[in-house]
Amino acid sequence: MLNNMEIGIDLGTANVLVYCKNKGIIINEPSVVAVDTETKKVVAVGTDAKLMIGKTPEKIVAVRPLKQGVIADYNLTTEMLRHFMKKATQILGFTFRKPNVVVCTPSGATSVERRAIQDAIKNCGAKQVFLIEEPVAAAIGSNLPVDEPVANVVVDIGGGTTEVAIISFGGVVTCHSIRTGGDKMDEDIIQAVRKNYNILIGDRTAEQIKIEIGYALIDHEVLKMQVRGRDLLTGLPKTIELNSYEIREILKESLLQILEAVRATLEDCPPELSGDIVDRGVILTGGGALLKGLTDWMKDEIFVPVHLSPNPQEAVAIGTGKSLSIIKTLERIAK
Ligand SMILES: Nc1ncnc2c1ncn2[C@@H]1O[C@H](COP(=O)(O)OP(=O)(O)OP(=O)(O)O)[C@@H](O)[C@H]1O
Repeated sequence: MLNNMEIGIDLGTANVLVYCKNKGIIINEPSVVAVDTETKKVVAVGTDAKLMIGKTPEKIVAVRPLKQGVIADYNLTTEMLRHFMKKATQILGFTFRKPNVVVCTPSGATSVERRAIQDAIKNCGAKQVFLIEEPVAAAIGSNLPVDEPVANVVVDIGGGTTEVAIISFGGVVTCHSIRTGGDKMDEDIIQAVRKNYNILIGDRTAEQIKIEIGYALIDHEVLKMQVRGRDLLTGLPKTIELNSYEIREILKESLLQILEAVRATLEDCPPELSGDIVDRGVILTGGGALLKGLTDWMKDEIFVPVHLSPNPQEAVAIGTGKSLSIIKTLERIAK
């Protein structure tokens, strides 16, 4: 049985979440580490480090150790994990007893990296460490009956990747993973604002634009937003107004890539499970699932019901934490 000595970690490209049964999500912070380039020391992790992005003296750089669903910097990833493990054990008061940990690693992590993450967490004071695949965790966290022989379709739109999977009887039947997610949308917004207005905006501003006035490819009442950046011609700060129609156009390419991955996965579905999908539909999870109009747009494109997970951004972490209680029935959990 799961008890509060067992925690789940969603090691995401954009955010790290730690879940503990009875307590819920105890940590939800950006996957960012600030490093002093002179001393090579880590000076801040998570929220504190993200606040430093683009605002620090040159010798302090804010780094995202995971990019596009893969570990870009292994040492910083383990430093970050160590920090969050320490914080979690402090919050939960596990001073003497070691917790069991289930961790959801990025889809693109190699077996060597997975093993390394396992070792790093063990070195941080875990008793046992289990790994779980992201779509399976997302499905469990969205309350889908993953251990029954029915098709559960999950579309997890994260920062670095989008994973589309059909899960049945505790295992992944078919899965497509693409390196398109929220980060790509932010990058496309930065490039388009630069090209169309000669204004340079930062990552955080691009993300705010996407969240506030970003829309999937559907009709809607126009939204407007004042945005500040640096004029590339004069070098001076400048404010411009952007609207949701132009942002919708910028997001189009990423959205069509996500749709393509969904279609490809549904096409791979064994015929016996196809009927389930018509009835039960598809669940959207991950922070990217919160894009305005996404559920309706996808419904119109794939002609099956599309639902938003009850906790899109937390589903993977919740599923990771809860998976220990059904660990024996999940074939895909590997020690
Ligand atoms: N309301 C919103 N509208 C659109 N996008 C959003 C919204 N809220 C968050 N996001 C985006 O969701 C992404 C982060 O999602 P999530 O936390 O699920 O990623 P992750 O699990 O860390 O990434 P990955 O699964 O690639 O490892 C970011 O790109 C963020 O900008």
